[in-house]
Amino acid sequence: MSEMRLIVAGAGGRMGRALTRAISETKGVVLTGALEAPGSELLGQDAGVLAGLPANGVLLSGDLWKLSANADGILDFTVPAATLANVAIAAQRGIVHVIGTTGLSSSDNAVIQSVTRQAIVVKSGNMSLGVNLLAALTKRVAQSLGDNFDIEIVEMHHRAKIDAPSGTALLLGEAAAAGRKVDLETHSARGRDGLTGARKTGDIGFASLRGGTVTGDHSVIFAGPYERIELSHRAEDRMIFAHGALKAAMWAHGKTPGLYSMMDVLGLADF
Ligand SMILES: NC(=O)C1=CN([C@@H]2O[C@H](COP(=O)(O)OP(=O)(O)OC[C@H]3O[C@@H](n4cnc5c(N)ncnc54)[C@H](OP(=O)(O)O)[C@@H]3O)[C@@H](O)[C@H]2O)C=CC1
Ligand SMILES: O=C(O)C1=N[C@H](C(=O)O)C[C@H](O)C1
Repeated sequence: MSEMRLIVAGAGGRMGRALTRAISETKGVVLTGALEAPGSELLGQDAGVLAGLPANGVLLSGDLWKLSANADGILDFTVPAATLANVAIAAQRGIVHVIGTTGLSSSDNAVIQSVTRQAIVVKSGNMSLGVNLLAALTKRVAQSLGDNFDIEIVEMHHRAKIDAPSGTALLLGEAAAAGRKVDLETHSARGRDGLTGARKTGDIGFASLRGGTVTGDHSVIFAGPYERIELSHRAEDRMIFAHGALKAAMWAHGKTPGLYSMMDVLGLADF
């Protein structure tokens, strides 16, 4: 079978550069395009050089319509506005769209959901094996414990991260809510400050820390009467997300249109 031709969106960013490196070391995929924001000062630069590799002749472009004429998929770790623009083009072209971008609003998610009648989308707030396994474990533990165990989700990321709570924290919150068979939107406590009153039974709490160069730390704490269970994951290198995104792209290639998650890719959906 021929190699899967991939575009990296946000090719000048932290994840974009990691994705370019991951593609260069993975059999069965090839970098065919590198997308950056129209007007970015990086346009025209070589994607390989930006990623710390030898030049590969793929120059950063701001035109996804043009790039996608010769591609099978796009790996998108950018910002919500860019991802929404990209999903429409990917759907029209019928190519796989792997979405790692976080900070998407409910209306952004509704737009993405609406195009998946014709688009093949794999979307996850975290593409690593470890975090998806943590989500499966979180669901199981939440199922087993009553709501006399309070669930709190704590995350820490590097100082440049622009959204909170992290996509991963929300993914873990969804897993806990699914375990308890409740709706996360109506059972969340976010951004406590000041005279908050006592904790509400059944809420799932979120706390976000930012600083330094932390790649991504997440803990789910089940705090009960006189005992506490903590499940944690520490990401040590962005390459875990990049390799997960490649796995997702290759898994989705040839699938029927729909919205898939990393749990589907990893076979953890029924865990
Ligand atoms: N799901 C997962 O496993 C993971 C998800 N993420 C998420 O991925 C996203 C990116 O993270 P990170 O790489 O650290 O962020 P960066 O800010 O380093 O990278 C984002 C890149 O996207 C570019 N960009 C902005 N607008 C457009 C556009 N219209 N078209 C193409 N590119 C554009 C930015 O350019 P400019 O700087 O010029 O604006 C920048 O180069 C975040 O939402 C993060 O939370 C991160 C890691 C793992
Ligand atoms: O912005 C990041 O860096 C990360 N973002 C994702 C998130 O919001 O959870 C995944 C990972 O933790 C790194």
